[in-house]
Amino acid sequence: KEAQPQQKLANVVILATGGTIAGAGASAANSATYQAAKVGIEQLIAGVPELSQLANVRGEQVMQIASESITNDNLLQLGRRVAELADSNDVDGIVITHGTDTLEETAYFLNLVEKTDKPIIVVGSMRPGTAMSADGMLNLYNAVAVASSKDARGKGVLVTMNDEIQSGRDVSKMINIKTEAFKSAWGPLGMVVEGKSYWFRLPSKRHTMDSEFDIKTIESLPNVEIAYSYGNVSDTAYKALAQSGAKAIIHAGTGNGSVSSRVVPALQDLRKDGVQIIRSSHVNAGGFVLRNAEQPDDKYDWVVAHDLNPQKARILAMVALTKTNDSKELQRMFWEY
Ligand SMILES: NC(=O)C[C@H](N)C(=O)O
Repeated sequence: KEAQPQQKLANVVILATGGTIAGAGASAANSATYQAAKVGIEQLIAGVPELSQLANVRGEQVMQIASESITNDNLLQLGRRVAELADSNDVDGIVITHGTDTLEETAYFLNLVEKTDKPIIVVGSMRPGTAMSADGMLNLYNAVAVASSKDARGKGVLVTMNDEIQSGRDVSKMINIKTEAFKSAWGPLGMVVEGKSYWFRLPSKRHTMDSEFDIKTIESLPNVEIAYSYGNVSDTAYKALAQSGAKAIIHAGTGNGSVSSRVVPALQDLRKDGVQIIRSSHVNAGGFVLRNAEQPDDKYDWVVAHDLNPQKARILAMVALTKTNDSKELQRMFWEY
């Protein structure tokens, strides 16, 4: 009798960073009141025995923090570990468990700086594992399923939340109390159902293999800050951020990244002093900032963030500033990534 060819399982490494997916509450009724970043990676893996049917899974605790406290140094540390693993012949895919508050920032950062076509999936949960109807188990199962699938290669860093496969570039946390929290203005790339991925579209912005940025050549990230705009806004925050050493200020503007007349003179002065001014929008479902619409960007030498929300614009600005301080080059990068 001929031996049946054994299907080889993919090798997937789960890098744990904390967040609610590693959270614990006092009672099963605590879906919103709990402590994030409490449960270790071995316990998370043991909680989903079905993972072993998808892949040879091993875990590493890279850090244990709630993601609102993630720093630039944490990003670099995580990014470097991802790159080491991606270079390893016995790793086929990487999953990162992460708090959801800044998950979109980390996913976009990795999307820009990891030179690999191996799947990198960032995943979190909206409820701690101790809660009724906890969503972390299924999200993690889905993340490992996508990380072990050949179809996920070359699609940039991905996020699996609520059965959807989202582009790490586009996705954003839109609401903080529902499990259906992560959305992209341009729609998910696919769905993952019962461990199988179904794809519908591809990202068209530059990422990973096609990116000009490489974590291996980035020693540190420059100081880029965000100032939030609203009616009656003053220029105090902008000036203070510049004074504290910001190399670029992301204007989290109203509407089309519009700038209050109360702030325009300060932003012109800051630009003359060498600070890059990047107009973004804080509108909820996704901004769309165009050059020279609302403000004469050519005249003021400002940059527009196009569809990147302020927190993603901060990530690209930091990475871009490691290469150039030329505003035209920065603008090119904001169109291309
Ligand atoms: N749902 C979550 O993960 C929220 C938590 N504050 C975190 O980002 O770590």
